[in-house]
Amino acid sequence: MPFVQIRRDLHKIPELGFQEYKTQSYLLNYLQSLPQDRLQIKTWKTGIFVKIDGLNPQKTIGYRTDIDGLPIVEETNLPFQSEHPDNMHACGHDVHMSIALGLVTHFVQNPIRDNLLFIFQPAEEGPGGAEPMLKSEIMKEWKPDMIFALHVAPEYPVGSIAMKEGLLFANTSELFIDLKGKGGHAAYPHQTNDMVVAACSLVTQLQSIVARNVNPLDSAVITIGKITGGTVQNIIAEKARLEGTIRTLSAESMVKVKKRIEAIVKGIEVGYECETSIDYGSMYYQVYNEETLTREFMDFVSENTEINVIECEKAMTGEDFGYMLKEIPGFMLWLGVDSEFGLHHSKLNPSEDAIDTAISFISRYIKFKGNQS
Ligand SMILES: CC(=O)N[C@@H](CCC[C@H](N)C(=O)O)C(=O)O
Repeated sequence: MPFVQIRRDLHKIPELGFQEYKTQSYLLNYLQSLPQDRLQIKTWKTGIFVKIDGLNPQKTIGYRTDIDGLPIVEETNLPFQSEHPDNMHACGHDVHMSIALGLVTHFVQNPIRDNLLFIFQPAEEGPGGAEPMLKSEIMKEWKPDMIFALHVAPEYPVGSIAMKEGLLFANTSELFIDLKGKGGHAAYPHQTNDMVVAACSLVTQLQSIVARNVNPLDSAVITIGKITGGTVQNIIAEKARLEGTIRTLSAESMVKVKKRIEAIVKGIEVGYECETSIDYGSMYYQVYNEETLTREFMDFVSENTEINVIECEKAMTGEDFGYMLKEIPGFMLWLGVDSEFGLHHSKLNPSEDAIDTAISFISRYIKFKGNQS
């Protein structure tokens, strides 16, 4: 099972967005070991575009995988655990890459009528590689007529996929808030403006936005994933920083949520006599599955493979693949990998059986689609 071994090799070397140097080099070594007669390989930053020339091309089918890891300390105790102590492939991009390499290998050996474009995209977890890759000269030259991608889904069993037509994933925006007050001695709070207290109050107030300002029939999430502040236990903190993410199903709610965040932060500024600043970091466009291609894919997989096709709900996950789907018709699907621990968990352990399963049913679909007029 070479693609399982490939997944394990990649699992050992998770790298953060736009730092995927070892990953890129591993992928290139593998791609260069394949027969080169129909293969064109171009690097873009730490990503790679791979084109397989069709026999008599009428169109180009695109397939995208992400390649970055997350800043999580792995706790799986697997024999192929991450060798980068602070990073982990905790979102399954190692599985995504090995499936993509399996597909490239298959179609290098079994070319079809149409061209195929495989995109190995950096920085999906942030700050976002899809949008700049889409705008690159290589993409302009090799732009596919349709595109699709998958994401591992720990909650579904191997042998199943889940997807839906239309909106699948939310609009996202990162959120960074800095607070600066007056530090001082822990025993003299009246002479200071304590930014730990301000930050705690702010986190609590932010939660009221989803509860009180967003239409209950719409959906939004504000998650603060990290708080830093202060220096030592007996000094009142001069600075604090909140790092989080906003998710909304509609673009209008994103605007509204941001307005409310700004108002609440202003209130903190006045109430705690401090300076504040807000930075929204990177934003991802929603993932919207084009209806006709999605339905055709779901029907093809149900009728021609053993895969169980589940019609799922939309999720508040973000994916910068949404930018590609904004420009190019296509879809994204969840691939069942059956892990007790979920995405972004230090014990995520996707079943490797999903790798060959995915290579098999996706290559069948690409063969069908790549011979269709
Ligand atoms: C599939 C997945 O888990 N994607 C990430 C994307 C994060 C984008 C950005 N860094 C943010 O946090 O807004 C997710 O957390 O959904």
